[in-house]
Parts: sequence; structure tokens; C-alpha cells
Amino acid sequence: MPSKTEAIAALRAHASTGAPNDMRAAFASDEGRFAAHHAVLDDMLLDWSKCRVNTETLGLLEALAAASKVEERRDRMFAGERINATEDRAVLHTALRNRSGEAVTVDGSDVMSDVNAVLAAMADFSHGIRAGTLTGSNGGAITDVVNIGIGGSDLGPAMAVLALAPYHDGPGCHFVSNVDGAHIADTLDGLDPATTLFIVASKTFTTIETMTNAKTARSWVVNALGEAAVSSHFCAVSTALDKVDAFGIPEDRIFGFWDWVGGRYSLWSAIGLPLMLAIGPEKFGDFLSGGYAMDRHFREAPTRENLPMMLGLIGYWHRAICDYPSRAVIPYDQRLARLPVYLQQLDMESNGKGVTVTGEPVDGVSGPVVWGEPGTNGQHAFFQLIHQGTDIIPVEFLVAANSHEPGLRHHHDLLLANCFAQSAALMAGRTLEEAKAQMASKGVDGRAIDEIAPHRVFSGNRPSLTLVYDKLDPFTLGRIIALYEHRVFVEAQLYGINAFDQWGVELGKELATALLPVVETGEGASERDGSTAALVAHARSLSGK
Ligand SMILES: O=P(O)(O)OC[C@H]1O[C@H](O)[C@H](O)[C@@H](O)[C@@H]1O
Repeated sequence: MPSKTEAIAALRAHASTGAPNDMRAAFASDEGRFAAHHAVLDDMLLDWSKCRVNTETLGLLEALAAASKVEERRDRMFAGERINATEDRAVLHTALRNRSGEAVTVDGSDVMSDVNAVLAAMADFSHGIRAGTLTGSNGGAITDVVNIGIGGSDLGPAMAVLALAPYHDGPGCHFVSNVDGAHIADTLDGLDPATTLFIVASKTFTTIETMTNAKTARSWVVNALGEAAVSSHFCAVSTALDKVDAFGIPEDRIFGFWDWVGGRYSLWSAIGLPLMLAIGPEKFGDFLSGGYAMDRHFREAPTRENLPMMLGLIGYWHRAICDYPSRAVIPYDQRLARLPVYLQQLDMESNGKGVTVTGEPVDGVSGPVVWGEPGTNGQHAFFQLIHQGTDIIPVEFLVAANSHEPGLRHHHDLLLANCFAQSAALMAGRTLEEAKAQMASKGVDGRAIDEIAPHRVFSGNRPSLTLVYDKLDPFTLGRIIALYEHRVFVEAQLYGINAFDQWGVELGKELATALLPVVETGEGASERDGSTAALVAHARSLSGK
């Protein structure tokens, strides 16, 4: 078996000599191309055949996966080993969706009884709120839920609540994350304190944005309903139970989770409470089951049939071997509008690292920039650059075969046609001759053809992957999120980095804390760098300070 260095060198050599560089020819010369370059899990199909890879590429990527010990490390993660070495923690978001009935142990003790106890408490609470038996302080049913959290305590539930809108039969859900007072002000505008429940969601219960918004929400409730109302209008989700206590939230309204759940992997924990309130405990269970189904597939399927493995290997190929700096995630699904933003945290906070697990500088590159918007909207905005710009940006398309609007089937067929047309266009492109012929067939005169045709050329050979599934139901959303979590894991093993810490966000937080008194009083500004001092002074003078 080659070493990791040898496996990477072999991939680099293959990229310039062995990988296909004419995708039209690759399809034309190989009827089995699609068959060799896709994988399925039940209704879910991942097609990577439009990427510039062949079976030799796959073999070399498999060799790299073996040299990087991806499977061994995967098994260590599932087994509850402390693979997050810099924080000395296990990584067990998979235990939160473990539907097997089997134990999952950390340091010799089974965590499943705690996991199931919190799930049961969340279900009781959700039933009470949804049925109107747990009311506001005046006895009125809760009509609106406001989740106050940021990062992993916001992006997951906000994304999932929107994604599963057709399944909502609970209170309306709102999300406040930004410390910008505009966010909470706009959200509370129009809500009635008597019928509003706040969830204060913070793993650490120290995050300044969340604590500031929670205090503002608390005053809003107290001013309208009195101090005694806090216990009926607040609940909390955290791993820091002692800190929640001090906020005045009763114990039976505090839902815990554990340090082995990373913030960006926490949607499966009590952080998912807004989703459970919106769709009910049973459908939340379906969401967990979807995650579990993907976990089993990730652990059991051979590499080429394994969706997370293949998504990760092709992702690495594009980023580290082909050197493409970003990837676009384009769900042809309006309800997945927040998926790209969710994946930005999942992927970029996990794999945006400059050192390896052993603290050495990363040799080469680590994770790409992840971005995107739903299709078809993106087509009318930034797709120009993806088709004809000078950077190559691999695209990941997601689309459901069926919508929740059977009466609008024509819309959905248009959506599917657009999605599949984009990947075909990126792959095949259009030659100068084709552009000229097309113009001639429309009666354009020869001189105009010569002038304009070069602008109508598409290089083609632009890679994309497509994920097609039956319908975006809770189970499928669970599969999609777990698929992306594991792809991030696979890529991290190939880069040799720890995907589960996030030291890179610390410095800005520390500096903001130190700068707050300077902004408030102006004192100490002169000790800052010239730009920062001048910016503070300008803002202070504009605000009349
Ligand atoms: O849930 P919290 O402890 O409030 O943390 C919220 C977020 O803040 C941090 O800055 C981290 O970068 C994120 O990973 C985390 O999700």
C-alpha cells in the first residue's frame, strides 16, 4: 500500500496525464461512464460522472483514503474515542441519532440513557406547548417560539425549520442570532409577549451575542408580564447547566447536551428543539432516523458505493489536487435556502485549518470556500461566472424528484429540467463552431457571427455533482445533513486536520471584548493601531459621543 505522500503524488501525476480532460469525449467513448460514477442509497442517488475523473482516479483516491486511515478513524469516532485531541473530547453527534438500541460509550459509560432522557423531556415539553397545556403566564397558548442562539445554536434549527415547512403543525418559529439590535427588534415587532416562548440556545451559555439578546428578551417579557412570567416564557438548551440556572429558568425547562457534541453538529441534540416544536416529536424522530440511516451506510458501504466517502474523495480531488478554491452548493429547492449557509459553518469551521492534528503546518491546502444559493435563482445571478469565468468552481446540485405541491407539477418539472440542464451545460459547454452554427441557423449575418460568437463559447469540462432524492421529508433531511457531516469528516482525514475544534474564532472574540470599553468611553483608543483608533473615533463622533 502506498504511503499518504505517495498516494498524493500519484494523484497529482494522474491529474495532469491520466484524468479525462474532454468530458464530452469521456461520455461518448464509454457507455458505462454513469454506471461507474454514481452511488445510491435507496432513493438517493449521487452522480459524480460529470467530474473529470475516471476509474483510475477513483482507485487512486481509494488508495489515499486507505493511506489516510479514513475507515479506521471513522470507527474510532463512532466508538467514542477522544478524536478531538485539542479539546480532549469525543465526537459523538452520531449517538444523538443512534436508533439501534445499542450502547455508545464514552470513557466506559453508556451515553444513550442520557440521550434518550433528554429526547423524552423535549418530547414532553413539545407536546405540552403544541397542545396548549403548557401555556404563557396568562394561560394563553404559545403561538410563537423565538430561538436565541448563534452559529451552531442557530444555523441548524433555522435551516431545518425552513426545510420542513410542509410538516409544520406547531407554533411559528423565529430566530434571533445577531447582536445587532435590529435583529431582535424586528423579530419581536408584532409578537405578543403573552403568547411567545423564548429558547435560549447556547452550548457554553457565555456567547456574548446570545446572552445580550436573551437579556433583552427577558426585559421585554418582564416589562409586559412581570418577573414571575419568566419561568413560563423561557426555556434553555445548553451544556452549561449551572450557568442557565442563574438566568432564572426552571430546571424542568432546561434541556442539556454534552461536550462531545460540537456546536455545528448539534442540530440532533436539544438544539433541535425549535424543529421538534414545529413538526412534533414523531417527525423529529424521523429526522433522527434519517441521520442514523446515513451513519449505517457510511460505516457499512464499500467506498465506491458510499455516498459520504465519494462526496469527500471528490471534494478532496477538486480542492487539493485540482486546486479549485471554492465549491458552490446549489439546492434546487427553495426550502433548502439556508442549507449553503448551514454548510458554510459545518465545512469551513471544521476544515478551515492551517495546522495538522499534530500541529505541523498543513502541507498544501485545507478546506475550500463553501457558498451557494438556491436554484433557479442562482442561474440569474452568479452562474455567469461559473459557466464562463476564469475560475473553475465545482457545483453540488441537490434536487428532489417530487415536491410537496402536487398541484404545481409543472413548476417542479421546470425546476428539474433547469437543474439537470445546468450540469449538462457545465459539462459539455459549447464550441466556437457550435456557437457560429447556432447563430447562422437564426439568420445572423456573417460579420456579426464572427464578432459575437466568441462570447457565446462555453469551455465545458466544468465539474458538478448531483444529488437526487425522492422528496424533502424529515427522514431525507436527516440523511442529507449526515451525508455532509461525514463528507467533512472524510476530507478532514485526507487533509490530516482536526475537524472538531475552532480556535480560529477565538481571537476576534477576545479583541471585541477588549474593544467594547474603548467604543463605549473612547479611553484607550490611542493604544490601538491607527486604523482601529480612527474607526472607533469616527463612529463615536457620528453617534454624538
Ligand atoms: O452555542 P454557543 O456556545 O453559544 O456557541 C455558538 C457558536 O459560537 C462560536 O463562536 C463557535 O465558533 C461556534 O462553533 C458556535 O456554534
